[in-house]
Amino acid sequence: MAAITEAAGMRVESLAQIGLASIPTEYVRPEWERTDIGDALEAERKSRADADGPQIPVVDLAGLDSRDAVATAEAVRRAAEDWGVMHIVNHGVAAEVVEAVRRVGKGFFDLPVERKERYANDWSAGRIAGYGSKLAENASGQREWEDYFFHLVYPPEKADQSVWPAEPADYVEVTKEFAKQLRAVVSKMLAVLSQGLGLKEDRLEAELGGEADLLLQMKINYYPVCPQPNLALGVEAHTDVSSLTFILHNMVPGLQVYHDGRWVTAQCHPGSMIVHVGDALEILSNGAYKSVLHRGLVNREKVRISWAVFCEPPRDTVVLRPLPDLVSDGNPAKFPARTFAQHIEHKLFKKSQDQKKKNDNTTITPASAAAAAAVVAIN
Ligand SMILES: O=C(O)CCC(=O)C(=O)O
Ligand SMILES: [Fe+2]
Repeated sequence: MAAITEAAGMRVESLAQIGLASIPTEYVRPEWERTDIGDALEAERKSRADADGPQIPVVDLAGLDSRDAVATAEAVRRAAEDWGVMHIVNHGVAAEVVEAVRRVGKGFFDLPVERKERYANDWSAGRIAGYGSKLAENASGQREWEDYFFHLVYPPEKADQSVWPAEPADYVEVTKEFAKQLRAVVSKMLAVLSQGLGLKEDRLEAELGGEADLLLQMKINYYPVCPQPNLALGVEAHTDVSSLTFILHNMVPGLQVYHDGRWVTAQCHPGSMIVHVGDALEILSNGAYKSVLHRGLVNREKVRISWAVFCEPPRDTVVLRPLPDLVSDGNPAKFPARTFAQHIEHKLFKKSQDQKKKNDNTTITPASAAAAAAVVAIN
Protein backbone atom coordinates (compact mmCIF):
# COMPACT_ATOMS: atom_id res chain seq x y z
CA MET A 1 0.00 0.00 0.00
CA ALA A 2 2.79 2.43 0.90
CA ALA A 3 4.38 2.04 -2.50
CA ILE A 4 1.09 2.81 -4.17
CA THR A 5 0.44 5.92 -2.10
CA GLU A 6 3.90 7.20 -2.87
CA ALA A 7 3.40 6.51 -6.55
CA ALA A 8 0.24 8.62 -6.47
CA GLY A 9 2.30 11.80 -6.18
CA MET A 10 4.75 10.85 -8.88
CA ARG A 11 5.05 11.69 -12.50
CA VAL A 12 4.64 8.65 -14.72
CA GLU A 13 8.09 9.35 -16.11
CA SER A 14 9.62 8.95 -12.65
CA LEU A 15 7.63 5.83 -12.05
CA ALA A 16 8.89 4.36 -15.32
CA GLN A 17 12.49 5.23 -14.38
CA ILE A 18 12.35 3.13 -11.23
CA GLY A 19 12.15 0.08 -13.47
CA LEU A 20 9.20 -1.58 -11.76
CA ALA A 21 8.30 -5.05 -12.96
CA SER A 22 4.64 -4.37 -12.34
CA ILE A 23 2.65 -1.15 -12.37
CA PRO A 24 0.83 0.35 -9.38
CA THR A 25 -2.82 -0.63 -9.15
CA GLU A 26 -4.16 2.87 -9.97
CA TYR A 27 -2.84 2.34 -13.49
CA VAL A 28 -4.38 -1.08 -13.96
CA ARG A 29 -7.46 -0.83 -16.12
CA PRO A 30 -10.62 -2.59 -14.98
CA GLU A 31 -11.11 -6.13 -16.14
CA TRP A 32 -13.76 -5.40 -18.78
CA GLU A 33 -11.33 -3.07 -20.51
CA ARG A 34 -8.32 -5.33 -20.34
CA THR A 35 -9.70 -7.88 -22.77
CA ASP A 36 -8.42 -6.00 -25.81
CA ILE A 37 -5.50 -3.81 -24.77
CA GLY A 38 -1.87 -4.69 -25.33
CA ASP A 39 1.54 -3.52 -26.47
CA ALA A 40 1.18 -0.75 -29.08
CA LEU A 41 4.15 -1.95 -31.13
CA GLU A 42 2.64 -5.41 -31.44
CA ALA A 43 -0.75 -3.89 -32.28
CA GLU A 44 0.79 -1.88 -35.10
CA ARG A 45 2.69 -4.93 -36.43
CA LYS A 46 -0.55 -6.89 -36.43
CA SER A 47 -2.33 -4.11 -38.24
CA ARG A 48 0.36 -4.03 -40.94
CA ALA A 49 0.19 -7.78 -41.34
CA ASP A 50 -3.56 -7.62 -41.79
CA ALA A 51 -3.41 -5.97 -45.21
CA ASP A 52 -7.14 -6.38 -45.83
CA GLY A 53 -8.17 -5.08 -42.43
CA PRO A 54 -9.78 -1.65 -41.99
CA GLN A 55 -7.38 1.31 -42.11
CA ILE A 56 -7.88 4.95 -41.22
CA PRO A 57 -8.25 6.80 -44.56
CA VAL A 58 -5.28 8.79 -45.86
CA VAL A 59 -6.13 12.01 -47.73
CA ASP A 60 -3.60 13.94 -49.82
CA LEU A 61 -4.60 17.59 -49.40
CA ALA A 62 -2.39 18.60 -52.33
CA GLY A 63 -5.37 17.43 -54.37
CA LEU A 64 -7.37 20.45 -53.22
CA ASP A 65 -5.20 22.70 -55.40
CA SER A 66 -5.30 20.48 -58.45
CA ARG A 67 -7.66 18.92 -60.95
CA ASP A 68 -8.55 16.48 -58.19
CA ALA A 69 -10.09 19.16 -55.97
CA VAL A 70 -13.60 17.72 -56.05
CA ALA A 71 -12.48 14.14 -55.41
CA THR A 72 -10.19 15.28 -52.58
CA ALA A 73 -12.94 17.28 -50.87
CA GLU A 74 -15.18 14.25 -51.23
CA ALA A 75 -12.54 12.03 -49.61
CA VAL A 76 -12.33 14.42 -46.64
CA ARG A 77 -16.11 14.46 -46.27
CA ARG A 78 -16.37 10.69 -46.48
CA ALA A 79 -13.61 10.16 -43.92
CA ALA A 80 -15.30 12.59 -41.51
CA GLU A 81 -18.64 10.85 -41.97
CA ASP A 82 -17.54 7.22 -41.95
CA TRP A 83 -14.57 7.34 -39.60
CA GLY A 84 -14.43 10.72 -37.85
CA VAL A 85 -10.68 10.53 -38.36
CA MET A 86 -8.16 10.64 -41.22
CA HIS A 87 -4.46 10.98 -41.93
CA ILE A 88 -3.69 14.08 -43.98
CA VAL A 89 -0.53 14.47 -46.07
CA ASN A 90 0.69 17.57 -47.91
CA HIS A 91 -1.25 19.49 -45.31
CA GLY A 92 0.68 22.71 -45.67
CA VAL A 93 2.68 22.84 -42.43
CA ALA A 94 6.32 22.96 -43.54
CA ALA A 95 8.29 19.78 -42.85
CA GLU A 96 11.04 21.80 -41.06
CA VAL A 97 8.44 23.31 -38.75
CA VAL A 98 7.02 19.89 -37.91
CA GLU A 99 10.54 18.64 -37.21
CA ALA A 100 11.26 21.68 -35.04
CA VAL A 101 8.08 21.19 -33.00
CA ARG A 102 9.05 17.59 -32.40
CA ARG A 103 12.56 18.68 -31.39
CA VAL A 104 11.52 21.36 -28.89
CA GLY A 105 8.75 19.26 -27.37
CA LYS A 106 11.15 16.37 -26.89
CA GLY A 107 13.75 18.84 -25.62
CA PHE A 108 11.39 19.98 -22.91
CA PHE A 109 10.51 16.45 -21.85
CA ASP A 110 14.19 15.48 -21.89
CA LEU A 111 14.74 17.93 -19.00
CA PRO A 112 14.94 16.34 -15.56
CA VAL A 113 11.54 16.01 -13.89
CA GLU A 114 12.52 18.58 -11.21
CA ARG A 115 13.10 21.19 -13.90
CA LYS A 116 9.78 20.42 -15.55
CA GLU A 117 8.05 20.73 -12.17
CA ARG A 118 8.70 24.47 -12.33
CA TYR A 119 5.96 24.49 -14.95
CA ALA A 120 3.53 22.29 -12.99
CA ASN A 121 -0.10 23.18 -13.46
CA ASP A 122 -2.43 23.53 -10.50
CA TRP A 123 -6.12 22.92 -11.11
CA SER A 124 -7.13 23.96 -7.63
CA ALA A 125 -5.56 27.38 -8.24
CA GLY A 126 -7.14 27.61 -11.69
CA ARG A 127 -3.81 27.18 -13.45
CA ILE A 128 -4.78 24.79 -16.20
CA ALA A 129 -1.81 25.38 -18.45
CA GLY A 130 1.47 23.66 -17.73
CA TYR A 131 3.08 20.34 -16.91
CA GLY A 132 0.81 17.72 -15.44
CA SER A 133 -0.27 14.14 -15.07
CA LYS A 134 -3.75 12.85 -14.63
CA LEU A 135 -3.57 12.98 -10.85
CA ALA A 136 -7.14 12.00 -11.14
CA GLU A 137 -8.86 11.30 -8.01
CA ASN A 138 -11.53 10.66 -10.62
CA ALA A 139 -14.46 8.48 -9.83
CA SER A 140 -12.58 5.20 -10.02
CA GLY A 141 -9.20 6.58 -8.99
CA GLN A 142 -8.03 5.44 -12.39
CA ARG A 143 -4.89 6.94 -13.85
CA GLU A 144 -3.35 7.10 -17.29
CA TRP A 145 0.19 6.18 -18.27
CA GLU A 146 1.27 9.63 -19.42
CA ASP A 147 2.48 13.06 -18.38
CA TYR A 148 1.60 16.08 -20.48
CA PHE A 149 2.15 19.76 -21.15
CA PHE A 150 -0.95 21.79 -21.94
CA HIS A 151 -1.11 25.36 -23.28
CA LEU A 152 -3.10 27.67 -25.50
CA VAL A 153 -1.07 28.36 -28.63
CA TYR A 154 -3.39 30.46 -30.85
CA PRO A 155 -4.54 33.19 -31.40
CA PRO A 156 -1.28 34.87 -30.38
CA GLU A 157 -2.97 37.68 -28.48
CA LYS A 158 -4.72 35.16 -26.22
CA ALA A 159 -1.70 32.89 -25.75
CA ASP A 160 0.15 33.58 -22.50
CA GLN A 161 3.72 32.74 -23.42
CA SER A 162 4.92 33.28 -19.86
CA VAL A 163 3.55 29.81 -19.06
CA TRP A 164 5.17 28.10 -22.06
CA PRO A 165 8.46 26.25 -21.63
CA ALA A 166 11.44 28.60 -21.70
CA GLU A 167 13.64 25.62 -22.48
CA PRO A 168 14.71 24.72 -25.11
CA ALA A 169 15.52 28.34 -25.90
CA ASP A 170 13.62 28.35 -29.19
CA TYR A 171 10.53 26.57 -27.83
CA VAL A 172 8.37 29.70 -28.01
CA GLU A 173 9.48 30.81 -31.45
CA VAL A 174 9.03 27.35 -32.96
CA THR A 175 5.66 26.73 -31.34
CA LYS A 176 4.33 30.13 -32.43
CA GLU A 177 5.29 29.41 -36.03
CA PHE A 178 3.78 25.93 -35.90
CA ALA A 179 0.52 27.30 -34.49
CA LYS A 180 0.38 29.94 -37.20
CA GLN A 181 0.91 27.44 -40.00
CA LEU A 182 -1.47 24.93 -38.46
CA ARG A 183 -4.14 27.62 -38.14
CA ALA A 184 -4.19 27.89 -41.93
CA VAL A 185 -4.73 24.12 -42.18
CA VAL A 186 -7.60 24.41 -39.71
CA SER A 187 -9.30 26.96 -41.98
CA LYS A 188 -8.71 24.78 -45.01
CA MET A 189 -10.20 21.69 -43.36
CA LEU A 190 -13.18 23.58 -41.95
CA ALA A 191 -13.85 25.09 -45.39
CA VAL A 192 -13.88 21.68 -47.05
CA LEU A 193 -16.03 20.21 -44.29
CA SER A 194 -18.46 23.16 -44.53
CA GLN A 195 -18.89 22.60 -48.22
CA GLY A 196 -19.32 18.90 -47.57
CA LEU A 197 -22.44 19.81 -45.59
CA GLY A 198 -23.73 22.00 -48.41
CA LEU A 199 -22.82 25.18 -46.50
CA LYS A 200 -20.76 28.20 -47.51
CA GLU A 201 -17.07 27.50 -47.00
CA ASP A 202 -16.58 29.97 -44.14
CA ARG A 203 -19.65 28.90 -42.19
CA LEU A 204 -18.22 26.30 -39.79
CA GLU A 205 -15.25 28.46 -38.91
CA ALA A 206 -17.54 31.43 -38.18
CA GLU A 207 -19.77 29.24 -36.00
CA LEU A 208 -16.73 28.20 -33.99
CA GLY A 209 -15.57 31.73 -33.21
CA GLY A 210 -13.69 32.73 -36.36
CA GLU A 211 -10.16 34.09 -36.50
CA ALA A 212 -10.52 36.04 -33.25
CA ASP A 213 -12.00 33.38 -31.00
CA LEU A 214 -11.36 29.87 -32.29
CA LEU A 215 -8.74 28.59 -29.87
CA LEU A 216 -5.90 26.17 -30.54
CA GLN A 217 -4.98 24.33 -27.36
CA MET A 218 -1.90 22.14 -27.54
CA LYS A 219 -1.39 19.11 -25.33
CA ILE A 220 1.96 17.37 -25.62
CA ASN A 221 1.41 13.82 -24.42
CA TYR A 222 4.47 12.02 -23.05
CA TYR A 223 4.01 8.26 -22.72
CA PRO A 224 6.95 6.56 -20.95
CA VAL A 225 7.70 2.92 -21.63
CA CYS A 226 5.44 0.68 -19.62
CA PRO A 227 6.40 -2.75 -18.22
CA GLN A 228 2.81 -4.01 -18.50
CA PRO A 229 1.20 -2.46 -21.57
CA ASN A 230 -1.50 -5.11 -21.51
CA LEU A 231 -2.80 -3.64 -18.24
CA ALA A 232 -2.52 0.13 -18.78
CA LEU A 233 -3.66 2.83 -21.18
CA GLY A 234 -1.82 6.03 -22.10
CA VAL A 235 -5.13 7.76 -22.67
CA GLU A 236 -8.39 6.06 -21.89
CA ALA A 237 -11.14 5.80 -24.51
CA HIS A 238 -12.78 9.18 -25.12
CA THR A 239 -14.03 11.53 -27.75
CA ASP A 240 -12.48 15.00 -27.93
CA VAL A 241 -14.72 17.94 -27.04
CA SER A 242 -13.03 20.04 -29.75
CA SER A 243 -14.29 20.70 -33.28
CA LEU A 244 -11.20 19.17 -34.89
CA THR A 245 -8.04 17.81 -33.26
CA PHE A 246 -4.73 17.61 -35.13
CA ILE A 247 -2.18 15.06 -33.95
CA LEU A 248 1.50 14.77 -34.67
CA HIS A 249 3.64 12.15 -33.01
CA ASN A 250 7.20 10.87 -32.89
CA MET A 251 6.48 7.92 -35.21
CA VAL A 252 5.89 5.54 -32.32
CA PRO A 253 2.44 3.95 -32.63
CA GLY A 254 -0.18 4.02 -29.87
CA LEU A 255 -3.35 5.65 -31.14
CA GLN A 256 -6.36 3.44 -31.73
CA VAL A 257 -9.76 4.50 -33.03
CA TYR A 258 -13.02 2.66 -32.63
CA HIS A 259 -14.58 1.80 -35.98
CA ASP A 260 -17.33 -0.67 -36.87
CA GLY A 261 -17.21 -2.35 -33.50
CA ARG A 262 -13.45 -2.82 -33.23
CA TRP A 263 -10.30 -0.93 -32.29
CA VAL A 264 -8.20 -0.01 -35.32
CA THR A 265 -4.54 0.88 -34.74
CA ALA A 266 -3.30 4.02 -36.49
CA GLN A 267 -0.26 3.24 -38.60
CA CYS A 268 2.62 5.72 -38.74
CA HIS A 269 2.66 7.58 -42.07
CA PRO A 270 5.71 9.79 -42.60
CA GLY A 271 4.76 13.43 -43.24
CA SER A 272 1.18 12.98 -42.09
CA MET A 273 -0.93 14.49 -39.37
CA ILE A 274 -3.97 12.78 -37.94
CA VAL A 275 -7.20 14.76 -37.79
CA HIS A 276 -10.04 13.80 -35.48
CA VAL A 277 -13.57 15.07 -35.64
CA GLY A 278 -14.55 16.14 -32.11
CA ASP A 279 -17.88 16.66 -30.35
CA ALA A 280 -18.30 20.33 -31.34
CA LEU A 281 -18.24 19.47 -35.04
CA GLU A 282 -20.45 16.43 -34.57
CA ILE A 283 -23.01 18.69 -32.91
CA LEU A 284 -22.84 21.50 -35.51
CA SER A 285 -23.14 18.96 -38.33
CA ASN A 286 -26.11 17.32 -36.56
CA GLY A 287 -24.25 14.05 -36.44
CA ALA A 288 -23.18 13.95 -40.10
CA TYR A 289 -19.55 14.07 -39.00
CA LYS A 290 -18.65 11.60 -36.24
CA SER A 291 -16.73 12.46 -33.11
CA VAL A 292 -14.43 9.47 -33.07
CA LEU A 293 -13.88 7.36 -29.96
CA HIS A 294 -10.14 6.83 -29.51
CA ARG A 295 -7.53 5.81 -26.96
CA GLY A 296 -3.77 5.49 -26.57
CA LEU A 297 -1.94 2.22 -26.02
CA VAL A 298 1.53 2.15 -24.49
CA ASN A 299 4.46 -0.17 -25.12
CA ARG A 300 7.44 -1.82 -23.44
CA GLU A 301 10.25 -0.37 -25.55
CA LYS A 302 9.83 3.16 -26.81
CA VAL A 303 8.78 6.47 -25.35
CA ARG A 304 5.91 7.91 -27.36
CA ILE A 305 5.28 11.62 -27.66
CA SER A 306 2.27 13.12 -29.39
CA TRP A 307 1.23 16.70 -29.99
CA ALA A 308 -2.55 17.05 -29.95
CA VAL A 309 -3.94 20.44 -30.98
CA PHE A 310 -7.59 20.92 -30.06
CA CYS A 311 -9.52 23.51 -32.09
CA GLU A 312 -12.08 24.79 -29.65
CA PRO A 313 -14.82 27.40 -29.68
CA PRO A 314 -14.80 29.88 -26.80
CA ARG A 315 -16.37 28.37 -23.68
CA ASP A 316 -19.26 30.67 -23.01
CA THR A 317 -19.95 32.90 -25.98
CA VAL A 318 -20.73 30.35 -28.68
CA VAL A 319 -23.82 28.19 -28.42
CA LEU A 320 -23.25 24.84 -30.05
CA ARG A 321 -26.31 23.38 -31.71
CA PRO A 322 -27.08 21.55 -34.93
CA LEU A 323 -26.97 24.20 -37.64
CA PRO A 324 -30.56 25.12 -38.54
CA ASP A 325 -29.78 24.62 -42.24
CA LEU A 326 -29.15 20.93 -41.53
CA VAL A 327 -32.27 20.31 -39.48
CA SER A 328 -35.59 19.40 -41.05
CA ASP A 329 -38.68 17.35 -40.27
CA GLY A 330 -36.98 14.35 -41.77
CA ASN A 331 -33.73 15.09 -39.95
CA PRO A 332 -34.54 16.51 -36.53
CA ALA A 333 -31.87 18.00 -34.25
CA LYS A 334 -29.95 15.20 -32.54
CA PHE A 335 -28.30 17.43 -29.95
CA PRO A 336 -29.58 20.18 -27.65
CA ALA A 337 -28.19 23.72 -27.78
CA ARG A 338 -25.44 24.18 -25.18
CA THR A 339 -22.46 26.42 -24.70
CA PHE A 340 -19.15 24.62 -25.04
CA ALA A 341 -18.74 24.84 -21.25
CA GLN A 342 -22.16 23.27 -20.71
CA HIS A 343 -21.31 20.51 -23.16
CA ILE A 344 -18.17 19.66 -21.19
CA GLU A 345 -20.09 19.72 -17.92
CA HIS A 346 -22.78 17.45 -19.32
CA LYS A 347 -20.22 15.01 -20.70
CA LEU A 348 -18.55 14.82 -17.34
CA PHE A 349 -21.82 14.18 -15.60
CA LYS A 350 -22.62 11.35 -17.99
CA LYS A 351 -19.16 9.89 -17.55
CA SER A 352 -19.41 9.83 -13.78
CA GLN A 353 -22.84 8.20 -14.01
CA ASP A 354 -21.52 5.55 -16.38
CA GLN A 355 -18.61 4.86 -14.10
CA LYS A 356 -20.92 4.55 -11.16
CA LYS A 357 -22.96 2.00 -13.05
CA LYS A 358 -19.83 0.04 -13.96
CA ASN A 359 -18.54 0.08 -10.44
CA ASP A 360 -21.13 0.29 -7.73
CA ASN A 361 -18.51 0.67 -5.02
CA THR A 362 -17.41 3.99 -6.46
CA THR A 363 -18.39 7.11 -4.64
CA ILE A 364 -18.22 10.40 -6.48
CA THR A 365 -16.97 13.11 -4.19
CA PRO A 366 -16.94 16.81 -5.14
CA ALA A 367 -13.12 16.63 -5.35
CA SER A 368 -13.19 13.64 -7.67
CA ALA A 369 -15.85 15.27 -9.85
CA ALA A 370 -13.74 18.43 -10.15
CA ALA A 371 -10.65 16.46 -11.06
CA ALA A 372 -12.58 14.46 -13.63
CA ALA A 373 -13.96 17.72 -15.08
CA ALA A 374 -10.42 18.91 -15.54
CA VAL A 375 -9.58 15.77 -17.42
CA VAL A 376 -12.58 16.00 -19.71
CA ALA A 377 -11.75 19.64 -20.38
CA ILE A 378 -8.36 18.83 -21.80
CA ASN A 379 -9.14 15.63 -23.67
O1 LIG B 1 -1.58 10.45 -28.27
C1 LIG B 1 -2.48 10.36 -29.09
O2 LIG B 1 -2.28 9.93 -30.23
C2 LIG B 1 -3.90 10.74 -28.73
C3 LIG B 1 -3.99 11.69 -27.59
C4 LIG B 1 -5.39 12.10 -27.31
O3 LIG B 1 -6.33 11.46 -27.69
C5 LIG B 1 -5.67 13.33 -26.55
O4 LIG B 1 -4.72 13.93 -26.03
O5 LIG B 1 -6.85 13.72 -26.50
FE1 LIG C 1 -8.17 12.68 -27.73
